Amino acid sequence: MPTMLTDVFRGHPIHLPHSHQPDFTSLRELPDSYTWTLKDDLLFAAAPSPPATGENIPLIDLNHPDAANQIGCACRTWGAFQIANHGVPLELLQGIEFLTGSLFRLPVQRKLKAARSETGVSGYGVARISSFFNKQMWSEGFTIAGSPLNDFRKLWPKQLHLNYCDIVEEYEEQMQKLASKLMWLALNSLGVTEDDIKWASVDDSDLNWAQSALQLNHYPVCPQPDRAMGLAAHTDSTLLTILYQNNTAGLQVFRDDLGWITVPPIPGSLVVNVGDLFHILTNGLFKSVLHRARVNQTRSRLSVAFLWGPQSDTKISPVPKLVSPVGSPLYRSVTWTEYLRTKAVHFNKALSMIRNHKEEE
Ligand SMILES: O=C(O)CCC(=O)C(=O)O
Ligand SMILES: [Fe+2]
Repeated sequence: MPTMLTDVFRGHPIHLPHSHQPDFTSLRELPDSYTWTLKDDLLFAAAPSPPATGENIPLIDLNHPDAANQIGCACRTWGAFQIANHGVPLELLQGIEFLTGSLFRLPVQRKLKAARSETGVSGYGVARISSFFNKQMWSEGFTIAGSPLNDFRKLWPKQLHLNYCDIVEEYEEQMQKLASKLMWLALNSLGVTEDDIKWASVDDSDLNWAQSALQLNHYPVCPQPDRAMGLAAHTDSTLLTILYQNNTAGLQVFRDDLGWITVPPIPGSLVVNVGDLFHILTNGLFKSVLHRARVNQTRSRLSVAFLWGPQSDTKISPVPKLVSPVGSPLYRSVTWTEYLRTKAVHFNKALSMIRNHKEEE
């Protein structure tokens, strides 16, 4: 039996420094354990963008005839872009935002009833990457992998959990379709077609070759946002991530030449991130974007990340067409499960662990 996404961390329990969330609303000052400095994260103070450049990740209209090329270009230069006219109904985006807000407004004790276990994927807790940092992040999260029914029942004992399960199901279905469409648009821009990738079928409307998880994030109002970190810099381990953010800014993407750039919320649009697996698949042509979330003194922030990748036993390796005839692939092949386990140990060094010719780095 192939490993399911829900089982991927069984052999890799995380021991987080703090077992449960504080009640953020009661904190008037940033405790030392939440105060970040340069030594807690080398990228913490990396230069912000020069204000004059006004550079930002592109906003791409999916109805535009040149959308595929625009997406390809954004994947190569930024590893991220925003999309409009994506076809996901606004009511569904509002529905998932409402669900997320109502989940995080529950009393801490109730949320902890659905706490994520050390070896599990689903449930309430701090970011999994917290174990790699000495300081705590000013956020709480809830991960949905597989059906949320059991967890939702613990959170909302009355009928409400059934409505919320329906919203999640509908949201995931729409996101699956959108993610597959985006992947093929991006690949087509490189001249890669279905003939080049046997495991991903364009026609399979059930998308049985893919799987996903949903990560709900809440960044409460913070008394000293400049010294706090909502979610530390990381790349996603996905093929693609589609992110919905509410109307409060906080997401930042990193460019070597520009530093940290804040991605402005645009009502009704979605942010798309290239993940590490897409970077591997394209032999490094698409950048898996380094990103993080900052926090705000007056407004709380919500985001919903749709984390999308192949089935667990599918081997992902650079498409031969994208490897130079005289070179060799930049990466060896990995399954999503293998990659997640590498990431669970090596975090931001995971890509270099599977890189061929390591001696050349
Ligand atoms: O909240 C955000 O904008 C970023 C969330 C994120 O990067 C993640 O959940 O992986
Ligand atoms: Fe992320």
